Order: sequence, then structure tokens, then C-alpha cells
Amino acid sequence: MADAKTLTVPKGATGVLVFADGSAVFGRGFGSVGDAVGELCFNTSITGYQEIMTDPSYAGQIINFTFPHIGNVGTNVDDVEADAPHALGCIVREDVTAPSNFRNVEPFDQWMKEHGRIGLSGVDTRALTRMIRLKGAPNVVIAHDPDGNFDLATLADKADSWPGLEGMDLAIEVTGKESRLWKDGVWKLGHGYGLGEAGDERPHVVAIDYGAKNNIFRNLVKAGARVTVLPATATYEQVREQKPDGVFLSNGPGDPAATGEYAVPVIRQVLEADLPVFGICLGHQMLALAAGAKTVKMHQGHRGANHPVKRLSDGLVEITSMNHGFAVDSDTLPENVKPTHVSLFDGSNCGIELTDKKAFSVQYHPEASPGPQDSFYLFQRFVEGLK
Ligand SMILES: NC(=O)CC[C@H](N)C(=O)O
Repeated sequence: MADAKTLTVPKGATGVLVFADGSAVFGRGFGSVGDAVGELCFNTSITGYQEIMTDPSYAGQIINFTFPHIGNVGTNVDDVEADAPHALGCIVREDVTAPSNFRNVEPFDQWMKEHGRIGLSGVDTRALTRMIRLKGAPNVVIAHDPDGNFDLATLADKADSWPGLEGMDLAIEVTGKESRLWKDGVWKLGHGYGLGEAGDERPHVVAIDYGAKNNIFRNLVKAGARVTVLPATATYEQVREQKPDGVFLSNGPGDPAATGEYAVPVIRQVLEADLPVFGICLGHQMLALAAGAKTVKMHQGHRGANHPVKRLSDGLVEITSMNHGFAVDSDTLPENVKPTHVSLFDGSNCGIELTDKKAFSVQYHPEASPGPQDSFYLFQRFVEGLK
């Protein structure tokens, strides 16, 4: 690391990561040219970079991938969790090579450029990860310029003046603006996503989209539900108009406490009406807020595809996909909220159930994408409970 205020840009450096304290890490830029400010986090998944980059929960964040080879299978039109990438940029160890995969449609660096996302390669991503583990997730600027012209002091000031994710509501920015009927089922080689089962006899799930990953909706369809997606700002009356059999609360970016300002009152009304509820990640945090618990910002967060979680009912361990930087504070759970899952990495809360309602939620991502399939059963449990 070098001091951005005193050092010049090394020869050949076309990309840089600048920290609020003035330190900097140089490398080679790819994707879009320019700069972006956000929180730096690390993800330990070995596969699924396209799903990770398009997960709307990464809005406002820059991802440091610990796996060294990112981009080498290119990009395709299927492995997406939203229409476009939401992470602002990414940092990778090795330079992005020409894509080698039969499903490739567009090289990773070109895809990043097309969507205005900045990449930085040739960086010691393990050292960055260790730094995040020691000091917590920092606010940074990622910048790319083919001529290596960086005003490092200005970039450091930009990182310094960014307010950070705590208190930031980003769901409002990434949510779909219109209500829509969801159609796709889960992906099959040679068939794509196909259509879910037809017919209106299926239990109707109204899914509130705080920045949802598409694979959640695909899994709800696979589990036998008809899914209608409503924007994050939907009122209780709008939820009710859809005549739901159950309500799903999606994942999403930003601080749950900030997002909860408009979402939590609606969730409370849904609970009062005794509608069954299932929440994932941000949806989990907001169900907990609605029940009277509190959320906290984590030191480094959990992001990867191999996080062990213990199911408290029977001690079974699920290997899960995770992406969160806030957590439900277990010490604040009211009487009627039972913890159901706990992280085996740090003991943090990973699931709750309301004892007096048909409502449960998990902090992890049972839809995987990318990740293990141990927790698909939760979709089944929710949809079967609606019949
Ligand atoms: N994946 C998510 O829904 C993330 C929830 C929340 N934004 C967090 O970082 O904790």
C-alpha cells in the first residue's frame, strides 16, 4: 500500500483502489473507465461471479473476490439475478482472460464496460481480505484510466466524504417500480428457465421486492407458487388487493433499519392479518424489526458460498450462500421470536420464527445462485404451508 497524498502513480498502473485514509492499491483497470465510491467487501465464492455482480444486494459495494480467476468463463444471458450488475465494481487477482466456455456470450470485461462497472486486476486480493478482516469493511474509491491519470488526493477525499452504508436506504433505488407477474421456473441445461407451471390453482405469493435476486422467485415457482412481485413501497392495501395466500420479503441492499422506515409498518399489518410470511436476508432483518428486534452493522459481513449454519431444531448443519453486512441482534429478540438458525462461523443469528404467527425468515440465501442447494427445502416448506 502507498500513500495517495504523497506518491505518484507507478508506471503501467491503469487502475487504483483509494482508501479514505489516503492509502492506495494499484493494478490494471478493466471494464468501464471512471471512478466509483462505495464499501469494499470480500466474497469467497469460487464460482458464480456473474450472479454475484448482478445481485441487487451489492448496490453501493465493490467486491474483492478471493478466488483468483474471475471472468474466465465470460458472461451469458442466463446467469443473472437482475437485468444488470448492481455491484459498482470488482477487484480480481489475475487479469481477465479470453472467455473459455460453451455458454459464453460476451467477455467479462466487455460486459462490465457495457454496464458502467469498473474492474481492477493484478491486486493481492488475499492481503486486501486480511485487511478487511482486521479493520472492518472500508469506504473506498475504485478508479480506471487507460492513461493512468489519477488525482489520488481527490479520490481519497471522495472516499472520505462518502457517508457509508449505515443509515443508507438503497432498496428504494433498486426495487422494480411496477407490480408484475413472475413467470420463470429454475434453469435446466438445454431448456433455460422455461415457464413455471400454468394455472391459477397454485397458492398465490405476493413477493415484496426490496432488490430481489431472481432465483428466489424461480424457486418459489418451482415449489408450486404463483408469484406476483410488488415494489418495495407497496402499501398494505396494495398487498391485500392481490388476495395473497402468503407474503414473501426479499433480500436487498443497504441498511435494514433505514429501509424499514416504510417497509416495517406494512410488514406489521401483514402479520396482524395473520398472513403467512417468509423472508430472506434483508427480508429476514425487516421481519425481525417488525417483530420488535434490532439490527446491527457487522464488522466485515458474510459473503461466500460455503457458510455453515446450524439448524437449532435438530442440530443439522446447512452449508449456505451468504451476502450480508448487517445482522439481527440476537440479544434483542422479543419473547415471541424464536431463533431457528445460527452461524457456525461467528454465532450470529441466521434465522427466526414467530411463535404466535406463521412467519419465518433466514439470513442466508436458500436460493443459492451461486452456492449449495442444502436449503431449497425452505421454499417447499413455505409454499406447502399455504395450501
Ligand atoms: N443480501 C441481503 O439481503 C443483504 C441485506 C443487507 N443489505 C445486509 O447487507 O445485511
